[in-house]
Amino acid sequence: MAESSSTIAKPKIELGSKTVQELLLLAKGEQQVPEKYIHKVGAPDASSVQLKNIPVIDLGLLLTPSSITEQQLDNFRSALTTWGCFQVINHGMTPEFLDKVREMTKQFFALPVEEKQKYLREVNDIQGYGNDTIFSEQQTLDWSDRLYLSVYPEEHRKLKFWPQNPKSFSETLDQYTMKLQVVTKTVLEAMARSLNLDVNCFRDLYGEHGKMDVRFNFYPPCSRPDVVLGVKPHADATLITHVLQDKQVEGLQFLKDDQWFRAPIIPEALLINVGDQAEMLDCWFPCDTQILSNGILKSPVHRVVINPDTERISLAAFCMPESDKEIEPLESLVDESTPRLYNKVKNYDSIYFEYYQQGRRPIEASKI
Ligand SMILES: O=C(O)CCC(=O)C(=O)O
Ligand SMILES: [Fe+2]
Repeated sequence: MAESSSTIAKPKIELGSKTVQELLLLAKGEQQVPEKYIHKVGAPDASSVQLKNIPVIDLGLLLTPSSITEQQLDNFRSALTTWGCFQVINHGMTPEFLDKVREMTKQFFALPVEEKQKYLREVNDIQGYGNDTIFSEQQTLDWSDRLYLSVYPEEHRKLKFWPQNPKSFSETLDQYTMKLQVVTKTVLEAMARSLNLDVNCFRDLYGEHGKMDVRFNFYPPCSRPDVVLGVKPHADATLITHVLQDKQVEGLQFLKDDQWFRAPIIPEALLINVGDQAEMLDCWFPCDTQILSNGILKSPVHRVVINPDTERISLAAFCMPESDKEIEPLESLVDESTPRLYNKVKNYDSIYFEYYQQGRRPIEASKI
């Protein structure tokens, strides 16, 4: 999920709580999981969750619309409308480069506690290293540590939180996110084209100065994967999110037709999921085949489960509209038979995080 770097609501209770890695060091092998991480309702029960092959999309094909076949376009449309997520291959980054990004993520979290603490998130800031922001005593905490950085627009960067160790961290992150900007624009254009919309409608919202934040996630193993979650069920506050998954360890699960399924690992792919801001946008667009009140694009609910023996990393890159852009329907497309479903929203990500911690979907708050 994307958190807002500038406008986040002030947490009532902050910091003071240890990262999961620190807790584990202090516990010295003791198996007891602290109470505040235990889900009494909605525990993962991950044992029977099936693996499902979510659609794989060749970005090279989307880049050359003239040569794309109707079947390939259908495949993409179905990924957007029935799944809300897909794995992108042929995105212009080599497997070696993706491995380098994964490796530096692992190296950062493997640093000694004191070294990582140099980048510690400050009170009421979202950027930096730490664990879940704590909003209330009742909150069940995520079994994960993270490093959250704003990357675009560049003036949002707080370089004091960009690790100096490993040495190539900043340069590699810069290269990775620059390449992701290109992927983002291609995907946003292709999304519009596949839905027969103005090709620039999503891209213009992202704008020249589209906002991209990244979150490096680290999920330590836990002896009780049946009661903890790495990330609680949520949909992202974004237009789209790119997830670079761990190459070996699964954990990401999506809810589809009321059932959880495991997202497979494709080491050379980026997993992309549609965020709430795209779902809100599209719900007003007319479509021959669907009742509009259901929206066309899906922003899928997902969660992360924990492995009992092995740590897992991931890197999520959240692409959001420029902060001053209002998300609203194209007026010309709203009429009596296709009424508005959501209010206009602006800076959606700023309300998002508090809802997340309460286990609520912020998109519901925007409904008319
Ligand atoms: O760890 C993952 O695979 C996904 C993380 C995620 O959903 C998020 O950071 O919003
Ligand atoms: Fe997410």
